[in-house]
Amino acid sequence: MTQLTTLYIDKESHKFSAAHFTIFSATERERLHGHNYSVSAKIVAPMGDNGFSADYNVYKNRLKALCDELDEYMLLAGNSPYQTIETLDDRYRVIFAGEVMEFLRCDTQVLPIRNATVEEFSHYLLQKLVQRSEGEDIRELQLCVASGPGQKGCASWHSSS
Ligand SMILES: Nc1nc2c(c(=O)[nH]1)N=C([C@H](O)[C@H](O)COP(=O)(O)OP(=O)(O)OP(=O)(O)O)CN2
Repeated sequence: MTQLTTLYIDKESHKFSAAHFTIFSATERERLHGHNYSVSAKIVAPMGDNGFSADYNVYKNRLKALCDELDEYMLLAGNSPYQTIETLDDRYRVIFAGEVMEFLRCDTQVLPIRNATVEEFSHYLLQKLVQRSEGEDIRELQLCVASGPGQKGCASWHSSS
């Protein structure tokens, strides 16, 4: 029977600083603010006869790259049911509950997520990690995003094979 093993990666360097606001309803949101988000992952893979499963340096590098891609941006939810985002020359114009906010495009990323929450960030980053791990014999991936100590959201993927 194939022996599976679980690798956990939870490194101090896997973090990104970002601004955001969480939308709670069609009329309520929190104020714009930021966090130092941290990212961790669990990888379940088969163990080979040489007592080795998956090179966790490969996954460390992938997680660091994913963090770097979001670091020092204003993160907007591009699929929110409650806000609209117009693309202007050098700015995004965000309309929420009658309010208008503008952000420089060079400072901002519009992500394919419904809300700027740890749970949506975890699903977004997990899908990218799954894509970048295609073709490798990974049985399960879990990726967690924490907005501060003691609060995080996690997303999981299981191999269909
Ligand atoms: N399910 C979720 N609920 C909330 C989220 C979220 O992402 N998913 N996010 C928020 C707010 O962004 C809020 O900023 C949370 O951060 P906060 O708790 O204020 O952060 P701190 O690091 O300051 O935590 P402290 O406990 O105050 O130290 C709300 N809900």
